[in-house]
Amino acid sequence: MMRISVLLAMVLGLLTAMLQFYLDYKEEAEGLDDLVERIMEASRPPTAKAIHTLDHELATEVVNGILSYDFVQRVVIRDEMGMILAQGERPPRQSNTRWLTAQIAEPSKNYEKLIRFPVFDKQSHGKMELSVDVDLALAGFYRRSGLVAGAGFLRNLVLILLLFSVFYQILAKPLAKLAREIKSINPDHPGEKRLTPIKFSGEHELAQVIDSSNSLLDAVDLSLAKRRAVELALRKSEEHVRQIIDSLPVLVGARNREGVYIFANHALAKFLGSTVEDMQGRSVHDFSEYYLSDVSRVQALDLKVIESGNGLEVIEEIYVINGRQRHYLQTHIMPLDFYDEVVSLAVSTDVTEQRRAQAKMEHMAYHDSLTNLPNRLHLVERLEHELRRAQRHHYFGAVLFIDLDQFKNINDSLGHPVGDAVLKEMAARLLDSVRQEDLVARQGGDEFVVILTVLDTDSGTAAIKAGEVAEKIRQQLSAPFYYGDMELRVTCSVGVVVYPDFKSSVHELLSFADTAMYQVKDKGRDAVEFFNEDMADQVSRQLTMEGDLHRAIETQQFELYFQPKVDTETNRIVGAEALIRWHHPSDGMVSPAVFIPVLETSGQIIDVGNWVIEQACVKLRDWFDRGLWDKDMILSVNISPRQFRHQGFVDDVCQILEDVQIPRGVLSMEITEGVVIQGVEETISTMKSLSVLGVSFSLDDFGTGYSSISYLKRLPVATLKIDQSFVRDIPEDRSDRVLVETIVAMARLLGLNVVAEGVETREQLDLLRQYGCHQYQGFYISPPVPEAEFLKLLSESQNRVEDEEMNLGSS
Ligand SMILES: Nc1nc2c(ncn2[C@@H]2O[C@@H]3COP(=O)(O)O[C@H]4[C@@H](O)[C@H](n5cnc6c(=O)[nH]c(N)nc65)O[C@@H]4COP(=O)(O)O[C@H]3[C@H]2O)c(=O)[nH]1
Repeated sequence: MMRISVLLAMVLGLLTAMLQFYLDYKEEAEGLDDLVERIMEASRPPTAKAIHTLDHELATEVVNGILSYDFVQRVVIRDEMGMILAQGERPPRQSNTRWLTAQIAEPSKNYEKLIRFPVFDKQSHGKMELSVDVDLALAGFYRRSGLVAGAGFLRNLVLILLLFSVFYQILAKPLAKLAREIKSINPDHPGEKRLTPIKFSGEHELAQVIDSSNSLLDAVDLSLAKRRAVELALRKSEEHVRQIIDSLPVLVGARNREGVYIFANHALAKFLGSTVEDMQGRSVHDFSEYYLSDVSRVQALDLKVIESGNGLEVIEEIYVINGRQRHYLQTHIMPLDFYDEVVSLAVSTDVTEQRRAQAKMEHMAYHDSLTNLPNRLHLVERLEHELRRAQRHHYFGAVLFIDLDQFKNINDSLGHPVGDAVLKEMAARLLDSVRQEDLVARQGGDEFVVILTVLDTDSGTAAIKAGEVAEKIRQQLSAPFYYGDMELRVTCSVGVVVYPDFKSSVHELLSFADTAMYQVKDKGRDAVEFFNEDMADQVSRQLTMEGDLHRAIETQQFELYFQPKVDTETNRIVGAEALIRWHHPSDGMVSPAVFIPVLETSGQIIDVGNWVIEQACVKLRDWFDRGLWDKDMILSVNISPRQFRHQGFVDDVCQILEDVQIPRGVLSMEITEGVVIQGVEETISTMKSLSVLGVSFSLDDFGTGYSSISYLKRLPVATLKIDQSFVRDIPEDRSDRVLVETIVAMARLLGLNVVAEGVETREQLDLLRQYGCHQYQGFYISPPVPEAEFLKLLSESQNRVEDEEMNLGSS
């Protein structure tokens, strides 16, 4: 830069010098012409006289005079005739500027002048010729120009050097230093080092540049610091999110449209036998060995979600871990904006445990836990199916009702383990005695039922065959059985009924076989009996009861008893179950277990059931008015299947609730699982209609029927009641303990309240408490009692609680 400036200044100086030279030369050349003209003019009079008088001497004097000018090279004076009068010439002189003159002008320049003079009356003239050596004529000019040029060059040189040093000190040196300092600035920390301010005053442009640059560096440094702080905060928040996602028990993974994992949480990585770091960048195909379903389906679903921008509802995926363990995942896939692309975010919950529990429950629902034989529910369903099949294909089968004789004695005298072993053995012998297509079920306790399918197309022959099988069974069961060293002999009573008889339902058939079996018992056990006319009489007795029940409704022989429900933790009465009682005019108190089935079969249950609901509401209203009942206490009533399925049921309840105004949520209805499976959709719809009216629901006798989790989830039930048959044996029977514990755990998982019924001992209560059961009822606290007695129990419980609270308050 500096060099260019100096060179430029030199060239400019040269150019101006040359211009000056040129202008001076022009002026000099013009001056020469004037000078020659003036010399010739001055020489004209003597020259004219010399020509006129032809005076050679005078002419020669004039010539010599002119030649005294050293730049005049030659002078000639001619007369009127053109003859040379005088002439003179100077020998050429050496000059070192002649080359220059040759470049800019002619080497010599000629002038001539007419010299006029009068001759008598005329004018005559001679001529003077002059030749000038231009180089000599310009010698003075050259000298002056040389001086001027030399002085100019020197001046310029001094000026340039001066400027150069000033420029270098003021600008170039600080600029070079500035450049070095700028180069040494750390781009990550521009504020770390500042540019050194220069010594000149603040007005100096460079000083201003440095000041501004330092301010800029500070600003950039500040903004970088802010950015770093934001980045740090972002990284921290990302880390937090990551930690949260990693700590979730759900499996979280994000895949791009190529099926490559761009993110996986700890749970997912662990599940797929990998690590969070390793998962990144690996394709879903790398884990294909884990998928039981098609991997490309997973990718197709991902793509669908990414392209549509809509999430997918929960889908089920099945994985196989360690080559054999099946895992069920419920996965929700949704689109996610991940930096600059949309990816598919899959969130999965491992529901394997629930699935297993459900499968176990479903198996338990259909099977007896001790013998693993189908239970009563399974039996009823199968018998219904067999009945229809037999009617359609016109053949006969038989139902055998088998009861072990005096089994209770074995249990009582030898203990439950022996009793259980006997039951298992009998179950195995029964299975051995029948064909594969027949069914052996445990009805409960020591009762078994066998369905002999497709015996014959003739009812008589079918009966004979059924008799033969029944006899074979009787003999097989009575064969000796060894328990350790102990030899046991168990006989059985078998009741047989042939189906179909086109009139009887499954339940009737079972009760016919049951009746026949009781006939055997009455006659002395260990035999086979067919259902016959006499037994039909027994059925007719049932009809008599129907008549009695009819009158019972009219003459108000029914009464409601109440059994308290108690909070397992606080021991406080938190509700009650209303149970009907029948005061028969001649037979005294009849158990509902006897007359409710009759009311069911006859259809009278509708009226009696409505009476129960109304009475319960009337009592509730009264207790509220008397301040005996709180809004968080619940009174439950039993609803029988036929009553629940009755067309006008919801309207009836609605009417009662309108007539007897009670607060919402204090009335609950207990329905059995039998109600549910007879029509799930209708059941849900009825329950929902009643829920709107503020009525809640309990599932009664839970565990004895089809306890499907899938139904449970859909049903608007608030409470599960564990059947007393399970509660009874929990202190002794391990399988009942497991069952009760499972039911409580499952109910809690589903957010349901659990009530155990039939609690008779402290031991049972302690176990239930341990399992986390919420409430219980049973003889341990009180049997069902008349209203007055129940209210006494209630007030005692409330007083106890108040006392406890007071004690707590005072301590
Ligand atoms: N061994 C023992 N038993 C206990 C214990 N605690 C309560 N119980 C009895 O267990 C039964 C419980 O009622 P549930 O299972 O609904 O069984 C009831 C229910 O299904 C039906 N029932 C009773 N009242 C009504 C009613 O108003 N309507 C309908 N539809 N059915 C009713 O009759 C069944 C029998 O009723 P109850 O004879 O009152 O028998 C009651 C009750 O007295 C205990 O600690 N040990």
